[in-house]
This record gives sequence, C-alpha cells and structure tokens, in this order.
Amino acid sequence: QDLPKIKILATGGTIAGSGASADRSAYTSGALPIKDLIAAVPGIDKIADISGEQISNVGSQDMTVDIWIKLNKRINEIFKNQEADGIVITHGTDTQEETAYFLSLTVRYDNPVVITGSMRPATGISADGPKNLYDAVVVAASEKAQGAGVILAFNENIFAGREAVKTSTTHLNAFSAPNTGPIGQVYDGKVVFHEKTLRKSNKNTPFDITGKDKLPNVAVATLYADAPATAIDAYINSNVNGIVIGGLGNGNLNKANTAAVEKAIAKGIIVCRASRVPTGRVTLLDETDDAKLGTIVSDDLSPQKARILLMLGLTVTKDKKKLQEFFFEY
Ligand SMILES: NC(=O)CC[C@H](N)C(=O)O
Repeated sequence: QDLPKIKILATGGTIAGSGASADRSAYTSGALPIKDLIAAVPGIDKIADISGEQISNVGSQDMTVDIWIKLNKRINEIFKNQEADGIVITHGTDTQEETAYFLSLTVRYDNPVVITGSMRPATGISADGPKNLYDAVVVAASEKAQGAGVILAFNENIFAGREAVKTSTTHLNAFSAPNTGPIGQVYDGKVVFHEKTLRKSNKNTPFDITGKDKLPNVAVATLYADAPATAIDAYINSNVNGIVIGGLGNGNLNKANTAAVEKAIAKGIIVCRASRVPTGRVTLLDETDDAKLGTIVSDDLSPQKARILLMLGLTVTKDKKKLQEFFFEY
C-alpha cells in the first residue's frame, strides 16, 4: 500500500532541545538534528513515507522574517514539484503561532501543513516531542487537513494557525484558541475535525510573496497605565512602515500615545489598533474615532498576529480601506 509522503521541516525549538538533566533546567533548544527527532518516534514509518530537512535550528525566540521567507519558499517548492503530499514543521513554541499564521497566509497550495513542537526537551523525562510529532504526521497525512491553512497540532488538540495562542509558559497543554476553541482532536493515530475556520487562507489570499526577500517593517507597541509615547516615537524615528498598538481594552490609547499616533500617521505610517486583552475583538468607532484619527483595527487578531497581516497587507496596498478589509477577511 502506498503511504502518503510527508516531509518534516525542522526549525529548532524545545522539541530539538537537549540538556544534561532529566528536567528542564538549563537545556538548550534547537540542539538536535532532524534525524534524531524522527528516530525517537516509534511507528512513524507505518503512517507515512517520511523524509526530513533542516531549515534552521533555533529557539523560536530567535525566529526571523528571513526564516519565514525561506520556509514559505521551500514549502511552495515542495508542493509544486510534488516532493511530498503534506508537510510537518517542527518549531519552538514561543513564536509557533506567528509562524503558523504567516504561512497560512502565504503558502500557495492546499496540501496539509501542520506545525508542532514540545514543552519538554528531547532529553527530558516524559518528553512530549515524539507524541506531538507522531500526531502532527497523522494530521498531515489526512485528506481532511487540505486547505485549512497551517494547522497547529499540540497535546492531542488541533487548532487553526490563525486562532492558536500560547497560553501557558510551561504546561504541556501550552496552546489554546481563546476566541474559537480547537478545530479537532488527534489521538491513537486518528484525527477528528469538528470545526472549520471560515477565514481565508492559502491561495485565497493575495499574499503571494514569491521572489521577495524582504517584507515591510511593522512594529508593535504595547500600552499600560500611564504609558509614555517613548516606544511609538522611537518607531517613528526608525522609519517603520506600520505600527500595531497592543492597546488597552477595546484597543484604547491614552492621551500621550494618541498624540504620538497622530504624528506617525502624518508621516504616512499605517497604525492598527489591536488589544493586549487575550480575547474579543477591537471594534471600529468605540471610544476611538478611527475615521478621525486615521487608524485601522485588528478585529480579533492579537498584536503579534496583526503585525503579520499588516506586514503582508503592505506588500499589496497602502490603501487604509483595503487594509482594513484584509483584517475582516483573513
Ligand atoms: N517549549 C518551547 O519550545 C520553548 C523553547 C524555546 N524558547 C522556543 O520557543 O523554541
């Protein structure tokens, strides 16, 4: 029987982490090569014809736009050349949700792409990496994972990449989708989908970045009580193309930062109001009059994901009305 061909693209993270003791103290993430990760998963060769490639080997706190561009390019190439039916990406958990959303918007093929990682290093007691990798391969081998953007498979839950958020710093159930819940479950080599995201992804977005080696520069400024405008002023001086505000409540800004945002907009910088609150959406014309101030809103994207959509949006248009539509669509 022909098994589905699954390519594992390794980027680093705790799943490739190594340490001298059985706990998590003083381990190094992104230390082990892809072949060691595959060798640690018994039975993986019964569900798919596996091959592996090392894209990077970093803790995902060191994930970069350059690695995202490289990953996107390689994924599109693999599907174009029919080198694999599905792809699994191993990745640190710190920025896994950002990579998942970025690739959901930029990969041009509907084949399954599943991202996973672990909370315990490969050398740790009861390491969760092999089980998460096994489950991710099961999802990537499933027809049902077609065209769903990048799926994040972790601790037997599966999430739409757009919706996944790291909500625990150390627990094994590190991810959840606070606005929508998971889209399914994976266990005992089986996958069950019970939800589907209606947000557009893959080739249903205009974000074809083939051939680009740079993206617009978008920064995030998170606010708090009595926050000065230092961060926004610094971003204006470093000539960013866009600023996402991790605003208060429904994306609110205090007076000092409202004045700084007016300055940024006068310089042609696109400013998007998001929120530091973990659930709910930022709505137009609540306490802030966006039409008057010149801002757009993130809908329900976190500041770090709104930054990704604004970065990609700015590759297509600088028109604020169009950019705002993107936030309601993708
Ligand atoms: N559990 C993890 O993967 C966190 C380790 C590391 N900081 C990373 O994100 O790669």
